[in-house]
Amino acid sequence: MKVTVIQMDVALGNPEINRKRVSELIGSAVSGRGQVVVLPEMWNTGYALDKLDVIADRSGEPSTGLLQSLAREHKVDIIGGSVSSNENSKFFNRALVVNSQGELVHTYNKIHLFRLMKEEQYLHPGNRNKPFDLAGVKWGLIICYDLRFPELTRKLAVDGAEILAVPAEWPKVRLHHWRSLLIARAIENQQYVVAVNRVGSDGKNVFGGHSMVVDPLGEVLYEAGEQEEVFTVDIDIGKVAEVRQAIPVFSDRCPDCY
Ligand SMILES: O=C(O)CCC(=O)C(=O)O
Repeated sequence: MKVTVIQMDVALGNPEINRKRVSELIGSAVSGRGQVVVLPEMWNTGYALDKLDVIADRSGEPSTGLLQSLAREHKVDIIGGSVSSNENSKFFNRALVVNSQGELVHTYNKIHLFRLMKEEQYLHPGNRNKPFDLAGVKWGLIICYDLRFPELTRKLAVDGAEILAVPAEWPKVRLHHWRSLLIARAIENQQYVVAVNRVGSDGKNVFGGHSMVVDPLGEVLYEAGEQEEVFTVDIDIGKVAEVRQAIPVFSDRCPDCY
């Protein structure tokens, strides 16, 4: 399976520019190559949280419709990172996943809201997260700060996830945590990790890029720099079962003992 990561800048508070950019990037980078494409966190608005009542999606639109038509047009599955979405005046940081037939196959509202960027003052947290099927593979998806809560990723792996997608707007100042935690989640759960960070700045934070794909042994298969970049990595999903058989962490764990 080929996974294409779109590491992009996000125009603060300007969903029109961001939708245009996402359309261009998906169109030019992946047209006709039959891949899973992954976008970063909050790519429609960035962290313009005080303007969400005007600029956020309403019930996932127009972002869902846009991703559905791009998926159909380019015949790609899209893990559409996350968008700010207004549900009856409650705002969520919501992940959207559409398959190549244009069907919305998964949504997830970010559970752990990040106080350092005031998310908890503007957004409502999600309260559930389950794996989903895409391109014949079982995926888990967490958003940015969720990465610091290993019990969430472990539960997704126990429930069957073989690959973890991590859309993010992770500040450059904590890149060391980003890299270390992504590699740790891959090693401890013996799964691929596909992590997509944005680049650029929103005036308050500089975002670090370094999107990466990590294999189930914790080897970094590709790591981007700190500029916009689109890259594709070949994933051998059979390696998940191989590693889980070689080091049987999932049979040896003892949740009742701790
Ligand atoms: O945990 C971190 O250091 C970054 C988290 C973050 O930026 C977010 O969740 O948006």
